[in-house]
Amino acid sequence: MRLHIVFPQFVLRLAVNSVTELRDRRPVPACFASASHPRSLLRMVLQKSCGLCGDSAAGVPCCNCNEVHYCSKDHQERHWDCHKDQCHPYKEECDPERGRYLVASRDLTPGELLFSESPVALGPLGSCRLLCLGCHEFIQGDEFVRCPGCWWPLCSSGCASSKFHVDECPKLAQDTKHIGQPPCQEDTVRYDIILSLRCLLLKFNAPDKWSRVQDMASHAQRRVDGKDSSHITTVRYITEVLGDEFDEDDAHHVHDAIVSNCFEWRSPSGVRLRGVYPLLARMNHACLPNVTLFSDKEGTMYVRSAFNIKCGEPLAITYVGTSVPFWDRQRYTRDVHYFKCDCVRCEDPTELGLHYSSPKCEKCRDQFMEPNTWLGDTKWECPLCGSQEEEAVIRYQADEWLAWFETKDTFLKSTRFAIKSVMEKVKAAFHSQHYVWEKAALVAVRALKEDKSVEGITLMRDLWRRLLKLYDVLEPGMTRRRGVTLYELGISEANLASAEMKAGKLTSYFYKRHLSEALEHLEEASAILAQEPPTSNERRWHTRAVDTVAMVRLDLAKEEGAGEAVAPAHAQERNVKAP
Ligand SMILES: C[S@@+](CC[C@H](N)C(=O)[O-])C[C@H]1O[C@@H](n2cnc3c(N)ncnc32)[C@H](O)[C@@H]1O
Repeated sequence: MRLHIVFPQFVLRLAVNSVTELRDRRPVPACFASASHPRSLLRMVLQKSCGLCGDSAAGVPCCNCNEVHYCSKDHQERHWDCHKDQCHPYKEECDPERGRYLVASRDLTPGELLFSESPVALGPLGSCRLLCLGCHEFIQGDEFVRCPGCWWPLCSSGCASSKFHVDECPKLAQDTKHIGQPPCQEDTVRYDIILSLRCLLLKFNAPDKWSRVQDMASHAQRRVDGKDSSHITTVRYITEVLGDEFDEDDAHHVHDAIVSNCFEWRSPSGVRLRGVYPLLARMNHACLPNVTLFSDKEGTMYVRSAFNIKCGEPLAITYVGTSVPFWDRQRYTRDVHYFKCDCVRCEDPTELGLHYSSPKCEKCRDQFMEPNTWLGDTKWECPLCGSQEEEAVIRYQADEWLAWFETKDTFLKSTRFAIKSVMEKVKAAFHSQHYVWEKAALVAVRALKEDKSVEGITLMRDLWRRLLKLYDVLEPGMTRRRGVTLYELGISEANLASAEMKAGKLTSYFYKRHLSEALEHLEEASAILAQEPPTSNERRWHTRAVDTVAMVRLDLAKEEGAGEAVAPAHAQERNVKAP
């Protein structure tokens, strides 16, 4: 999911309840400062005035959010009815390097819902194939309808009056020479203007939402200084062709605020769109995120803690995705967001012990190279013998492997013996948790789906086990990635137990034991996937996990009734202890 933002709703909401509204401006670094910064809560919090009566508060904080203080326990309790709707487990902080960001305002446990947010504006990605501006579905075929008002492609003339299109239509219609309208059924960057235009129209149609867009971080000046042609072209098109009521500074701000802050969201039919979520976008980036995002079919985002987070710790999401090698993560945060990522994962040359991007040293066996600089002329160096390799070479080698996996024969037409041998080769060239290994393993498990032999299922189970070990570090806790992996692992364990039992390779005791292990994984998967909102496409994972848990429980119960048996010799060979 690509990223971005929020506005301090809590600032306003907390203030209205009791205390006189005060205006404050916290100093915000230039690139983060935009038009307006209401900071009404701040003084109340800093001076610790009572949230109920406004008197000096002697340090009785709300024990949930820790943000509002009271002069007495009694006032704290009396204010709860009023405060509970605004009380939330995060607060905003700010520093010169990172701008504003959210931190936990109390200790958080895994899976807690921190907040949910609907987009203030939604629109197509900057570059996409023909898409209807009314319903956001892809347009099929070359014979498509054009909006009678603005000549943009629609899927039917009915979509001309959709809520998404109706306000923008007269503005788009200003382009009477049809410079901006996509001409044909091909991927086009012309959709880049749409979300900017929709945000700019908020100024006239929804001033409250507009002020939140204005308050979002923007690097517009840097884009202009860097002569970013796509940024400059979009802004010129909006201000010079679509209407002079659009202020040029607003257009610069909005276009970059979208790049720096919007989140990608997939509609129920699978179309990738982007949305502006001002609160969500207040979260900074880390390559080891501690919060995780879910979305429903209306585009509302749900933000949950992935694991235990201590009070005061920054809440971080990933802007890039966790399965991206070091150099691409660094390049993305530098080129798009203008910062050097110094999260725990990037600062550790072993990437948390995974060596996720490191090649093996060709001289020293089983030694992994480490990056010796950040970006640009990065060289990778063996910590043992000091030999060096250019990043470009390392990248090229990895890309060659990835391209090889894409060829149909490598996995898809291969037998499990061939798949096993490819996996061995990958392991010989890279660390067993390197991203090339991960990609290979993910293609291999897909290719093995049809193989119902004990050996095939065993290989599948082993790959899922190792993927789980990888994701335990890359995306720990209650993340979708772990949920789905646990589900797949649980299924292959249960299938393997049944296949081995059928083949007479297991006693009842070990059959039950293996089923119980599978059940444990499936139950954890089910608990994680239960976080998927009921109306989301991803909820189907949870339904499947629940069904599979029920099936395995049934198998287990049936076997319980069937009585005990003795562990076979081969089980003892595999070092499994009999009871
Ligand atoms: C979505 S906004 C996050 C909120 C932003 N800090 C603000 O003040 O509104 C993204 C911007 O925050 C900054 N940022 C995010 N994560 C960062 C990090 N780990 N270190 C430094 N700056 C970061 C970058 O300027 C980035 O373009």
